[in-house]
Amino acid sequence: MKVLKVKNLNFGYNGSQILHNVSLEVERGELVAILGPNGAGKSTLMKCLAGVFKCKGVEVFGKPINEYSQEELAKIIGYVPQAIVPGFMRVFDTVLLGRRPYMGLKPSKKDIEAVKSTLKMLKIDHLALKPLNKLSGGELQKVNIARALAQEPEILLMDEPTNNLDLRSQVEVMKIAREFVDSGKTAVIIMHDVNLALRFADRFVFMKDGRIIKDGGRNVLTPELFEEVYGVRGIIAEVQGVPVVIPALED
Ligand SMILES: Nc1ncnc2c1ncn2[C@@H]1O[C@H](COP(=O)(O)OP(=O)(O)OP(=O)(O)O)[C@@H](O)[C@H]1O
Repeated sequence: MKVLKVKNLNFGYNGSQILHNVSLEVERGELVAILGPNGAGKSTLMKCLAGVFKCKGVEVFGKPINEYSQEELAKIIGYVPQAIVPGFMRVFDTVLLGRRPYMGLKPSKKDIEAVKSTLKMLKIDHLALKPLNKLSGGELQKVNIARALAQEPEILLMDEPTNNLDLRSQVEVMKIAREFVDSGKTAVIIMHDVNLALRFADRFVFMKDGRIIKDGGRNVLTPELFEEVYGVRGIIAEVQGVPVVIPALED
């Protein structure tokens, strides 16, 4: 079943076009990694998928995204943007914001439990009462992810969620995304770490200059593709059945 569909999407800012004829279909149960160099248009595409920008040509569960109310969409899509501004709000209250689409005036027992279990899952329950502006970059990133997961969405869209995280936390976040997807849901994740993506994702969408250059499984990765997308030739090896890419150094 197609949960997300983008057809011939063109989008830009202030008259300058960024996305060129982008088409993408995402099935239920897929973990899709979007990869590509800085400025390729990855975040812009994700904002179109998340409904941050009102774009024509984006469908969620077969319905144009612009026909959903904000509240309806918030129950379906959990979006983790690249950065949140850390204010004085505490971790618990920030994650509780993810429950907003379900809440009346006051949070229910279920809302409180959802926040508690999400904090525990991300191993940040000990930070519950800390204000955001007293967290490390990695802790803040986890709060950002927890808020989206507390929304109990069908689709998780994350923009570089492993940024700022140490190796252990990177693996934890990717495992959480994997479990989310294996429970029949769907995730699209922007990543710069190709090897982390290769370890956890099912599908790889490579973007450059606002276009999708390649879209497919692990088999799409070749030294030529690496060169075309990043301008650096890649050496591809295999470790424990998973391809690993290292950049070739010029001499
Ligand atoms: N709000 C905006 N207004 C004008 N131009 C923008 C805006 N946001 C992004 N851009 C431009 O759109 C292009 C694509 O940016 P985008 O953030 O989508 O790239 P990206 O692939 O996510 O990059 P990165 O890997 O560096 O995060 C860039 O040239 C950027 O300068």
